[in-house]
Amino acid sequence: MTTLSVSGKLKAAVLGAAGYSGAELAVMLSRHPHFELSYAFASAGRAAEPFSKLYPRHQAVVDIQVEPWTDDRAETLDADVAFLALPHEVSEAVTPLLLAKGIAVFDLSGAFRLKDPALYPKYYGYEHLHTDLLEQAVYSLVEWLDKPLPQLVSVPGCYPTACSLALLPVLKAGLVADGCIPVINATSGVSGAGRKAALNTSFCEVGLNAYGFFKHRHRPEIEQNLGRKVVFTPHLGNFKRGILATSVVTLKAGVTAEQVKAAFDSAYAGKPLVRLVSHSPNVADVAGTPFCDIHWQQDAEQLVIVSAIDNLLKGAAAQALQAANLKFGFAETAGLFAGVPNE
Ligand SMILES: NC(=O)C1=CN([C@@H]2O[C@H](COP(=O)(O)OP(=O)(O)OC[C@H]3O[C@@H](n4cnc5c(N)ncnc54)[C@H](OP(=O)(O)O)[C@@H]3O)[C@@H](O)[C@H]2O)C=CC1
Ligand SMILES: CC(=O)N[C@@H](CCC(=O)OP(=O)(O)O)C(=O)O
Repeated sequence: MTTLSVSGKLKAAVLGAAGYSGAELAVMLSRHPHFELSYAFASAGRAAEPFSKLYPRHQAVVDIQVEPWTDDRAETLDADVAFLALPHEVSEAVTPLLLAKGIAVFDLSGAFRLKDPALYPKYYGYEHLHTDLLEQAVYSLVEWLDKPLPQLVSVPGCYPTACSLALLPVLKAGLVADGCIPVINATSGVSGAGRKAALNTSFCEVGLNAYGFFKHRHRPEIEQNLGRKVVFTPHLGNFKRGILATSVVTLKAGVTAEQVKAAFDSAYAGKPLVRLVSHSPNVADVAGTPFCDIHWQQDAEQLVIVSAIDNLLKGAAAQALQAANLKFGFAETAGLFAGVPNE
């Protein structure tokens, strides 16, 4: 049941609001026409402090108090919707508490993305304890949704968003050769690793390197989306935000340029956040925006598709809010252009 705030808006809580993707949500929600930012939480280890103390560029704009989260807060939370920008295992533990209170949950972590629980120990390093919720959760790659969003919504990962949006049009149109294993190389900016300091993601340490060969947790997520095996190699680059993904497939013999164009055009007609562009996409053009830019080049049976997103926006916060807009019947893009990047 939804209970409107005095302003007539739905009441939203952000858990993990001190982190990069939670902060983006806090900023967008604070200016949203239909949601009100009613609560912002960080970990229990923090003292309460204003959001603008954590992100000074928002002083006098987003001054909500960021409170320490403890699970007993779920009992008294007067919210319609909660956005969880938390570590995976924390999300998994908090979600049932919020669902029990009738709150709609949009989880930005990987806690509910994979349908097969057996993949969690292998790719996430822990045993999933709420397999019933894996079944209930709907994965919200909005442009490809084929069912209504329930109370628990699992927001896609950043790399899977970039390459699934690129590859699904030609796969769904049946243009990709049987047995073809798409090869995906994708580079993320350092904000992809979150705000917490670590030596290997410290800005001065980062150049450009591949990592996570064959075992990255986004591999099974991408395979679940595409319905086939992939070779996925993530890279870390020395820029703050954005993902550039280059996806390569072999097409069926005789597939024409017109067929490929028709597949992309029909997949994304009327989809406001996917831009089919005639130039090679650049992270600089999507950073700070909720867009995914897609471009392709074909040489006979070889097809290279390049896609670019902001990992914190279309890859996380904006995609979560896009799904929430959809669930509650608001315009898909409502409030999505209100964020100011935390540069
Ligand atoms: N960064 C990205 O590009 C993307 C991230 N995601 C996912 O979103 C989630 C958040 O990522 P990101 O924003 O990068 O992470 P950050 O590390 O920047 O932020 C994590 C937030 O979670 C809070 N937190 C940590 N542990 C707890 C706890 N036990 N109880 C309550 N709060 C806690 C932290 O609080 P405190 O600051 O007090 O420690 C912080 O506010 C992750 O699951 C990530 O996988 C999804 C897509 C893209
Ligand atoms: C650069 C970097 O470290 N990126 C992260 C992925 C970003 C993220 O948080 O992943 P989700 O989309 O699954 O939430 C990583 O490779 O683990």
